[in-house]
Amino acid sequence: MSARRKQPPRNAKTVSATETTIKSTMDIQTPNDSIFAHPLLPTQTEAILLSLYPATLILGSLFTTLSPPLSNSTYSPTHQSYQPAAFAPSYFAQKRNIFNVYFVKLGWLWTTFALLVFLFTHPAHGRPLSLAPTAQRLRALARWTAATGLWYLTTQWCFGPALIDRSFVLSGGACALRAADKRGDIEISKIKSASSAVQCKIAGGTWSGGIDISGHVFLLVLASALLWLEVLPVVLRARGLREDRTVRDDDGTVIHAVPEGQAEREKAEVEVSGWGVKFVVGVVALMWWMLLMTAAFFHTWSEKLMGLIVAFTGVWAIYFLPRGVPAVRQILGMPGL
Ligand SMILES: CCCCCCCC/C=C\CCCCCCCC(=O)SCCNC(=O)CCNC(=O)[C@H](O)C(C)(C)COP(=O)(O)O
Ligand SMILES: Nc1ncnc2c1ncn2[C@@H]1O[C@H](COP(=O)(O)O)[C@@H](OP(=O)(O)O)[C@H]1O
Repeated sequence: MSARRKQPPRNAKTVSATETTIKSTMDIQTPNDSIFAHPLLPTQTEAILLSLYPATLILGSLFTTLSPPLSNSTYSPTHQSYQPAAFAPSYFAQKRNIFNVYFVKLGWLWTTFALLVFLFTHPAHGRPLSLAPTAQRLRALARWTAATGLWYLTTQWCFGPALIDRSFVLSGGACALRAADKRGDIEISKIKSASSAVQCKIAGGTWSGGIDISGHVFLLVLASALLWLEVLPVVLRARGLREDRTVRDDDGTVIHAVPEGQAEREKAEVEVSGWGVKFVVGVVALMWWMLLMTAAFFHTWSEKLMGLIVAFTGVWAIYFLPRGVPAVRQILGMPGL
């Protein structure tokens, strides 16, 4: 990384390869008063983009709260959707809408695919279309692994039921017999022993009574933030804009850095790599739209807020903690460096 500073004098500080395993030279930066200069906090641009998430949840929730009833269909907390579904207030208020079934429900697959396309087509990570395991690609894959672990533990499996299912039971929820099935041939023992929403659905019960953290909000926020936080530094730099990210060095100094010669390289190759970035932007845009639809038509306020908080905690641990803690930075690195 080349030495660049916001202000003279030129007093470049070399961060050793062992500290970052990315050969780098960083400038000493006088820490300024702005909270955006704190290594553990987002930069101004990042803060604006992150604030779109709570704003989207508020906008979607207000839309449903304030708009007059749009149809004969009403929201059923038991079904977690508008019933009858055929009269739902919007196509996007139906669980079977095509974007839900093939995009959000396969959201991690789309995220993984979009990230791989970006990593292997953009020159910031190595020669486009070569499969060379460069340091930049390996570190991005380390961040993806951490995010995938969090997604998996939260929504799929956590040494038994996923965290979402565990918190649902801890908050008083359980698999209950549906009123209509009281006399049916439903296996009551299977319902009683169901410890996850999926098991409960298969057993024919209703997963009710607890706080059901929104898996959609969690996945859409974590996945879209992962994608744009990977792309943002690279795109800003290719357009000649300044990176403001700061990091804390081993000795506690707050510094910031720009990779050497990459801006020029990226400008030269931006045409080749442009479609990789565009694909990521398309996936992130659709994720934002689906987040708005989830906010408008599904879940309670608290369930959406909890989904946001869990996702933000993960984003902070993977993208902001490494800036302030060199040992974590050594493993996860930072996008664009
Ligand atoms: C750092 C800690 C490590 C801990 C290790 C934990 C164990 C992890 C082990 C293995 C994980 C391997 C996973 C690899 C996957 C890689 C490729 C893919 O992405 S395939 C996944 C395709 N599936 C999806 O995209 C599903 C996404 N959908 C959902 O998660 C849910 O449907 C939902 C949360 C969106 C909604 O939930 P629902 O209950 O309402 O349907
Ligand atoms: N934007 C959206 N479009 C369609 N369905 C959505 C949705 N957001 C949430 N849902 C549905 O609402 C239920 C709760 O979602 P979650 O807890 O993941 O946020 C899920 O139902 P199913 O599990 O019956 O598919 C999910 O499919």
